[in-house]
Amino acid sequence: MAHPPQKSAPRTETPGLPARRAALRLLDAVLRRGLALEQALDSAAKGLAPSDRGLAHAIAAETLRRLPDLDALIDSATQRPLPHDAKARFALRIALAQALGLGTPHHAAIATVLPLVDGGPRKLVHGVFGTLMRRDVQFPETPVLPDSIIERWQRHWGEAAVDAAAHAIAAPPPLDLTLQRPIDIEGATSLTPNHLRLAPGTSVPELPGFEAGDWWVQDIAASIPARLIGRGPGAALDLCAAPGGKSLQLAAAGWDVTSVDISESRLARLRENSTRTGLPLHVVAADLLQWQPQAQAHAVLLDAPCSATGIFRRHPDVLHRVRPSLIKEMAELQSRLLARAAEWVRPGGMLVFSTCSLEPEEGEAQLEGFLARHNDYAVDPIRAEELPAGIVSRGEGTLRLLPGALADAGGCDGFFIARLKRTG
Ligand SMILES: C[S@@+](CC[C@H](N)C(=O)[O-])C[C@H]1O[C@@H](n2cnc3c(N)ncnc32)[C@H](O)[C@@H]1O
Repeated sequence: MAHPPQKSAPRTETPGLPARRAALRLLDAVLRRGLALEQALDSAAKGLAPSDRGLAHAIAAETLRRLPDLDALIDSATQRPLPHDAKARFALRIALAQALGLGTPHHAAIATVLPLVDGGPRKLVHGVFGTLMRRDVQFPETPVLPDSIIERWQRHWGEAAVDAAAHAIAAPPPLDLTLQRPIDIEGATSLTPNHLRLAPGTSVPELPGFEAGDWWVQDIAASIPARLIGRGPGAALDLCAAPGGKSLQLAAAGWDVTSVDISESRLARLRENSTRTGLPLHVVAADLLQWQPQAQAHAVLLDAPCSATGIFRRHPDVLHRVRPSLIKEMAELQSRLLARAAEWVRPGGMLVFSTCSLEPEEGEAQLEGFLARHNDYAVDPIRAEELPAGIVSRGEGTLRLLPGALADAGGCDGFFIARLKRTG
């Protein structure tokens, strides 16, 4: 008698596997395609529950923070080095980042990555992981930075800055809030007026004053450019404004703010922030290389797009994907944006230029080029009393925030900031 065709039993997926698959896609996007982690997240984690999306992001971020350490461990346990783009290396990086960095039990860390190499070198991955766990390996206390970063930052800023950068990625950064109104939050410290600092990992929506819009999240370094503009009234242009921390500061300081940005999705967050805080902004979605304001403004802030290497603590992908070609491309865009912004400042008014970059091409060299082309502008030196205690401007009155700044208080992002006055 003929048997009816057998239906194969549905394959049950290893629990936790979707998050690891998404982590693998994220790492591939950053390391092979040069995308930013946040930019790759929606597509890599498509269809995942929010908790799995969060886990995929945490695994990928931990892997990127510790990549040279992970690779050194893997290489110490293989006879022939695995190619850098081999799937087995990616699977091992993900398993080890979880076991050593995120506290995932060893059996779960390996069980959830083996299916990533199905039909491939499962035995090798299992063997290398097992060898390392038997050796009871740990991450070094201070992470090792990628060679290209060590070379570049040592050349520009010296050894102390490189050491400070390595220390800075060992632990998650604190949470900084910029205050619209005074508020007490338990456990918070204040490093400058209208600022509170909370422990890393603090849950933002659960903090008092969130719904009421009493504050917004903003690293203390990122709050300095708008602080330098001082109080209104008057017209202020915030160029490259989204998601809007600096626009909110300017509106809170009494300026009539026009916020311009090219990104609709980032402007949606700016609008939400404006609604939540009740701080009014005129919002314009436009490419600043095309757009023109109707009138010149007293204050113009250009927080220009950049390589973002100054925010490596929160976005460790920049340590691996920012190459000299990207820095050059960003520096060229900044020059074009600065040239346009310069036209929109009233004589006697001010232009603040900032980038969250640790590359001099996007800071010191940018300013030097601008001043050589604009003899109607001069640096308006930043004064000590305008800055949080412990931060000092440089001789010529600009600000260069390197890794190591405010280290005893939990550190801050890397930035370049210059305030210019239009003299003619
Ligand atoms: C460093 S972020 C700005 C952060 C913002 N100032 C804040 O404090 O929240 C740079 C911004 O430049 C915007 N941008 C890049 N190219 C632009 C262009 N050609 N015109 C307008 N905005 C642009 C990006 O969309 C991004 O939001």
